Amino acid sequence: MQASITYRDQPYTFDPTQPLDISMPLHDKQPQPECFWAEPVSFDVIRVGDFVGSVVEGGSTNYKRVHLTPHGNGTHTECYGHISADEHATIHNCLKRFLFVAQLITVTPQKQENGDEVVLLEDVKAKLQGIKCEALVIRTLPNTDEKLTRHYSGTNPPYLEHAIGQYLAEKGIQHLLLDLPSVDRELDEGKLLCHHAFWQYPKNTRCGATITELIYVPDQVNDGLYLLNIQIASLQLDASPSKPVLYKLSPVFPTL
Ligand SMILES: N[C@@H](CC(=O)c1ccccc1NC=O)C(=O)O
Repeated sequence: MQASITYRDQPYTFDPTQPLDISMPLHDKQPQPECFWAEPVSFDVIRVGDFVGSVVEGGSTNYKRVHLTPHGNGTHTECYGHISADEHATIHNCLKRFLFVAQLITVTPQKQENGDEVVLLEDVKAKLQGIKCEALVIRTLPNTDEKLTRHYSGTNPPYLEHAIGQYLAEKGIQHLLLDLPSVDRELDEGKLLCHHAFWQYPKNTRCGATITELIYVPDQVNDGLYLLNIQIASLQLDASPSKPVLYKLSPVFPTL
């Protein structure tokens, strides 16, 4: 199957039957990623009177409650409501488009004098030279499937140099996705400098901009240009578990 889009006067084709899922599955009682001291995801069987919401236990249907912390369990997408007191700043209100042209890049965080591992602006800039896109997907190295189960809490995970937030805002990139728990340092006295710079909050807030954290981009997916579909639950909350999916974009050149 082939579909086409035109972005900045350039036609591209993509195959809707070939999605590249860059979200992490959420399990109950199985190894899974965790950050910011979140409890593990759990699914509880709902019991009301004689009813049991588990077919395994003899019930007619599965009917379970999910215990989940969006910022701490798996892939999630957040809006500026993460750092604002405005109760209307929810992911449901802020994210109104779901398809974007995205560039996937791969970078290695660099060890700093204080021991922190930081993705540097110069490395991101070098990879985005001459590229125009609506969304940026950052894969960090090393990229092992250990990212699917890693417990980050208290480990001071890698993060982004906060100037990257300003650079992406100036470049007009609306959506930032990365495979780390946060764009900012785990403990930073509540400064969240990269979050503030990316959203230009509070002076010139980019209300439609989002940050998606804890994605996982398998090695088989090459750096390049993709159509990105971000799917969320319509939560009136600053963040939602999410499912970002990529489709490879192939430029169509006129035949002479
Ligand atoms: N670094 C912040 C904490 C923080 O960023 C945070 C805390 C709980 C849940 C998510 C957080 N940040 C996610 O990007 C601080 O030290 O206050």
